[in-house]
This record gives sequence, structure tokens and C-alpha cells, in this order.
Amino acid sequence: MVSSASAAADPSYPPLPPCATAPPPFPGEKPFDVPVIDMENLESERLGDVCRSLGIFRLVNHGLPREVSSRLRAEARKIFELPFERKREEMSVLGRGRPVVYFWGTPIVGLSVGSVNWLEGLQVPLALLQDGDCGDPVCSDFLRTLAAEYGKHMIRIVRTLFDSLALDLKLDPGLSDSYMNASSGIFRSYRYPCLPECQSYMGMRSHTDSSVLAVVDEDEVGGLQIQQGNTWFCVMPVPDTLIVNIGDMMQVISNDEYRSVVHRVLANRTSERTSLCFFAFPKEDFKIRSLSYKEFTYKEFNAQVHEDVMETGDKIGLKKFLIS
Ligand SMILES: O=C(O)CCC(=O)C(=O)O
Ligand SMILES: [Fe+2]
Repeated sequence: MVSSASAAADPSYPPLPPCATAPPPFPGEKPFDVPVIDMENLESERLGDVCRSLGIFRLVNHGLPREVSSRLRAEARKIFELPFERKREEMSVLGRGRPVVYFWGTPIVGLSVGSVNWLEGLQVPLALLQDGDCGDPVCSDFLRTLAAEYGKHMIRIVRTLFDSLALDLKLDPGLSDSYMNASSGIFRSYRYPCLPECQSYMGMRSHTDSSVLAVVDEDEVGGLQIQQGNTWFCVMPVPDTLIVNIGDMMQVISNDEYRSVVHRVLANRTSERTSLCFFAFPKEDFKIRSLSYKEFTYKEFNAQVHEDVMETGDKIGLKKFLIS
């Protein structure tokens, strides 16, 4: 962990993006009382109500052992602590079947956006985890020893939650695997470096997740915020709990009954933050039908998001698919 004074000079940190023109909105300091869902006593109706009103909850009794989470975080940190140039050169290119891809910053820094992300991440599609060898001993340990085990817990957790939500929404059980194809989910670990002098950086800009469900396993540093109305609230870190976000796909599947929660991550002046996140998606080519949106597949949605970000600097998301 480094202090902010040396942040920009840390050889493992990505290069600083150019200073953004506008400072981020004033960070709300109010802690948010995130509703708690007990996975050992799931009640579909209560879970559904939370998804209708907020789109975020704190999961307890989820069965993910603390050691699995903390050891995986430690392995991810080992990779983040490698010199930036090495990560960029050896791990950032999407190779055929390469199970871990390193990325950093905002791909759109050339555009004039209000604030840019200052983070770095490791992306691991679960489907590629069988091959624990990525040609680099540090990264292979990370995969072989822990990511696969972590992934199994994530699949179990999102499947259980989705089944309960499907009951609340009275979805056709035959379509569950198409609505949420957990085993093709994506695992990511992020490191949010300390905030240097320039105040305009966000850890991660305001967004909704494109997934069905997202599970966030954060450390003790904090920085995650959610937007309710026009106000930002802090989601405080609580040990041994997981934060679950409703994503855009779940909003569509629920015919807009559930809300895909708007959230962001603030950068911290004194401490780095490391999070572990899992995203579950529908089957890529499954046609999602709903009342308010044109029929689309997740593949089409994702391609549209990518196109919008490249063109405008922002994700437009579901609005692009509304039936006018
Ligand atoms: O790192 C976190 O706490 C949240 C990350 C996030 O929101 C995302 O990847 O979509
Ligand atoms: Fe997110």
C-alpha cells in the first residue's frame, strides 16, 4: 500500500490519465442502510421488494469462506504490484484462450468526459478457468489455487438468488438457464490506486451494470456509492458480507419491476482499495423479450454499449432499446 504523496511514482501504478476538466460531483458522505438478505433464509417476496425499491442488497450467510476471499484478494494484489510495464506488455492483450487479462484506466480518455476512471483490473471469464496456465507463474497461481474455487461459490450464489427472484417474478422455470447462464460469468478484481494531487479522478464513474446480477466483495477501505434520486450515498464495507447489484438484464427480465442500481466508486486519498466482483449474464444469443424493450440478445446489447461508449464517452444502455 502506498501513500498519496508517492502514488504517481509507484512503478506498479498505471499512468495518470490527463486531468479531467470538471471535478466529479460532490461526494455524498451519508452512509446508506443497505437492506440485508440472509441467504440461509431466502424469502422471494422480500428479496423481490428490495429489488423493486433499491436494486441493491447486502448478502449474509452466503457460504463463501473468508479464507477463499482473502487469499484470492492477496493473489490479485501480487499481480497488481508487478511493474506496470510488465503487466501491460505480458498480460493486457486478449490472447486466444488467455484466462487473465489486465486492463487499466478508461478506454475513452481521448474523449472529453467529466471524469475518468483511475483503476486497474484483472478480468477472468469463468469458462476459461479450466486452463490454469497463463504462461506467468504469479498469474497461474492466482488462477489454479483460488479463482476456480471462488467462481464455484459465485455460481452457486447467483443461481440461488436468481431462482428466488424467478419465483417472485413468476418466470418460466424452463428459461432460467437462458436468462442467467452463471457458468459463463465473468470474474474481475480491481485495484483502485490512491488518489494523487489532481482531484478529478473517480475510481469508477457512475454506471449501471449490464449483467443480470453482480456480486461485489470489497475490502475494508470503502468508496462504493449508490445514487438514490439526486443524492449519492456510501455503501459502507461490512466484513464477511457481499453486495449484490441488480443489473440492466435483470431490469429487462423483470419488465422494469426491478431497478438496475446506479453506482460508482470514489478514489481514496490514503489507501488503495481492492475488490473482487462477479458478473452473471444471459446466454449470449438468447432473445430477451419484455414489454418495454425491443427484443434483443445480450450480445447485441453489449455491442451497442461498446459502440455508444466509443462514440459518446458514455454508456446509454437500456434507453437505446426502449420501444418508442
Ligand atoms: O469495485 C467495485 O466495488 C465495484 C465495481 C463495479 O461497479 C463494476 O465493475 O461494475
Ligand atoms: Fe458496477
